[in-house]
Amino acid sequence: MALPFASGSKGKSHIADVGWEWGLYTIPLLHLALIMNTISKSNKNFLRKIINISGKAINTHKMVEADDKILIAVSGGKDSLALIDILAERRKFLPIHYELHAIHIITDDVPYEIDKAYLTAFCEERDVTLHLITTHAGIEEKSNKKPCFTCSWNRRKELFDFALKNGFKKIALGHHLDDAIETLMMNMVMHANISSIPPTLQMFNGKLLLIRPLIYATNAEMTQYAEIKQFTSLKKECPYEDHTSRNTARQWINQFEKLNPQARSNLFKSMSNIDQEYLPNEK
Ligand SMILES: Nc1ncnc2c1ncn2[C@@H]1O[C@H](COP(=O)(O)OP(=O)(O)OP(=O)(O)O)[C@@H](O)[C@H]1O
Repeated sequence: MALPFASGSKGKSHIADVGWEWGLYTIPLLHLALIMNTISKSNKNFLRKIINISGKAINTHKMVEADDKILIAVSGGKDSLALIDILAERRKFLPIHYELHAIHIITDDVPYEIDKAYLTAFCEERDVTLHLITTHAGIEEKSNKKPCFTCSWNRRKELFDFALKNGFKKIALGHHLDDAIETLMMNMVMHANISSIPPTLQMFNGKLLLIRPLIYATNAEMTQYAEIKQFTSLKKECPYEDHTSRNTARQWINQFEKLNPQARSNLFKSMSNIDQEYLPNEK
């Protein structure tokens, strides 16, 4: 389930890592070749492609700058594990330094837990400081609300509180392109509203910036990335989670793709190509 953040203002201008990396490509490529000597050439090319796709999102939207302290929100699913991996991988070849922390929020009234030992080792290997935070969402107490809503609302509150209390100005989320276009379709159909999850979003009067470095990568690409890197997905199906409308949106998109193989990327690009004149504009 994608977090239902509303669309809004984009991040303000930063001194990003744009441009630095191009001149230094020989070093990262050699480095990647060394650490990935058990992976086939085509898979290595694929991993590099995904790192570049993330780099494009990071640079285009000025997500990362020197001396940043970034908090990566980790569910334990393939996307947030890949997000840790990609941000740590890029840090090895960029001439700027940034601190990486990961946070996993455990909700004690939801009946599942991830493998903490795996996540701890995963973060340690990548020089990422892990914070495990336990919270109580109050699902039973707030029985008039849907459990999924209560849980994700509480998780977001914990996430933002932790970031603000501990001096983080940026939170990285593992949403990808499919999350964005599914959210677009769901918001249109369910809420009569054209909005989605933007690459960056300022919150609390600019005190926090949400960043989504995987926003240009598809779900299929992230699945392949996690498979090649042999990540163990720690995320189990939550008994409260209702995927009905998201699954329906996903099925439509699959159908659209049969009509036009570019459907996925066209839906994403359409959000930046709005013809106001050809819209009703009725209030
Ligand atoms: N328990 C959690 N603790 C911290 N961050 C979380 C948690 N659950 C979700 N997130 C953040 O919210 C994003 C979207 O959540 P969602 O549940 O849709 O993820 P997912 O697609 O199922 O799993 P993942 O994105 O990790 O593969 C995640 O990518 C992660 O950044």
